[in-house]
Amino acid sequence: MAQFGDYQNEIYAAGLRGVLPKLPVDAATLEARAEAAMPPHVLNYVQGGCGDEATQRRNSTAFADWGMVPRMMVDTRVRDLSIELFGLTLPTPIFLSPIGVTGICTADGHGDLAAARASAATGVPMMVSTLANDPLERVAEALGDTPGFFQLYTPRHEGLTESLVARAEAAGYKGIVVTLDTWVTGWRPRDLNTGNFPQLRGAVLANYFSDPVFRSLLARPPEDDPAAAVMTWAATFGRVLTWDDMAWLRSLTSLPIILKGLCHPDDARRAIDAGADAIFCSNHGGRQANGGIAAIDMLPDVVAAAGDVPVLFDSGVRSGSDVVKALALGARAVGIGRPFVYGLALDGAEGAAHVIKCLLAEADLLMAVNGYPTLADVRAAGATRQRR
Ligand SMILES: Cc1cc2nc3c(=O)[nH]c(=O)nc-3n(C[C@H](O)[C@H](O)[C@H](O)COP(=O)(O)O)c2cc1C
Ligand SMILES: O=C(O)C(=O)c1ccccc1
Repeated sequence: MAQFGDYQNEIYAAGLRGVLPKLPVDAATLEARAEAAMPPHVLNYVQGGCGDEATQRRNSTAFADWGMVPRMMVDTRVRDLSIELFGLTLPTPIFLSPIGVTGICTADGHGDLAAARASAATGVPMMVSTLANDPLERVAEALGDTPGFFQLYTPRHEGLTESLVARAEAAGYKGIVVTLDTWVTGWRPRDLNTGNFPQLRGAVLANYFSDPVFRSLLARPPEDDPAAAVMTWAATFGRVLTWDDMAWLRSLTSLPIILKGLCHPDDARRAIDAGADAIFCSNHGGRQANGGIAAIDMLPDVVAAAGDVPVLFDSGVRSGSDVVKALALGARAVGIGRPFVYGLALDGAEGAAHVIKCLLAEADLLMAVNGYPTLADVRAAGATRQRR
């Protein structure tokens, strides 16, 4: 039976033939490669974060404060990494987090389709951002049978929100991820110092420009007057959501609703009371607010508050052992952000798929060595806080 860890054998076997992996297998070397190769404005947008990026750094380094204890004399020849989510059986416990500029991360400007192809090739679901260079319908086609989730940036215009959600439903997405922490952009010195905000340059707005309701707000079509269309986008972008809006959001769709950006246990409880189907514990990779606690350190309390409701997690995941630690701390599934974007920028769909395969191989081999044949064993083993 094929196991995710077999990717390691493939790499060593290729090495015997003198063929090295096209991209590095670890996040740090991969990021260094991306730094050398990506256009500076795209690199800065992807790599950068809020303020002096202390929270962003802490997101990844905090994983070192958690440790796992191996168990021996357990038969782990076969590992099962599959999960159940909203009635779906997914082959792995990871997914691609929504990234609003995947579209401009490949030279052809179709990075969203390339990411979707990587998702389809690996069976790892993709969360598709509202901010994309290709309309959500085309991305859904590229996903094929692999589940996609539509990430909603809730516009101020209710009719536009309804239209985006209806389009996502019609295109076959399996859930709506409502991002709560980004109605306004956090203070990002790298982008500010270079005066660069891709959306205002007209990038990644295909879901708006293709939307009948958005088009009805314009005096002239985006094809004839792109600058005015961008200004209308900026004016309609970010609705401030409060708990009072949950009933309205719930009324828009029968798909599962996942609330992204919840880090406080009281917010998790409130979300569940208001009808959310899953909690997505994330601090947006430290891009929105600086000065915050590392996301992984907030996960255990959110999991405890959520009870049986699934908790998804991202922010700072850089390795297979980070994935396993987040699962040990109670996440149902773990989102991959910047690392897959670097793979995509360096080698398109294949590069992104390579990053995914490396993360899964490392997670799988860790489970093999540590005596955890299933994710239930990972969860039961847990992770413990340790001193540095
Ligand atoms: C370049 C970039 C664009 C992003 N765009 C979105 C987005 O459109 N919607 C969203 O909900 N989150 C967005 N995020 C946040 C990610 O979904 C995820 O929470 C974050 O990348 C996790 O942090 P990490 O990449 O450091 O692990 C973006 C992140 C990056 C790096
Ligand atoms: O770059 C981001 O993290 C992001 O998701 C975003 C999207 C729109 C406005 C501001 C930030």
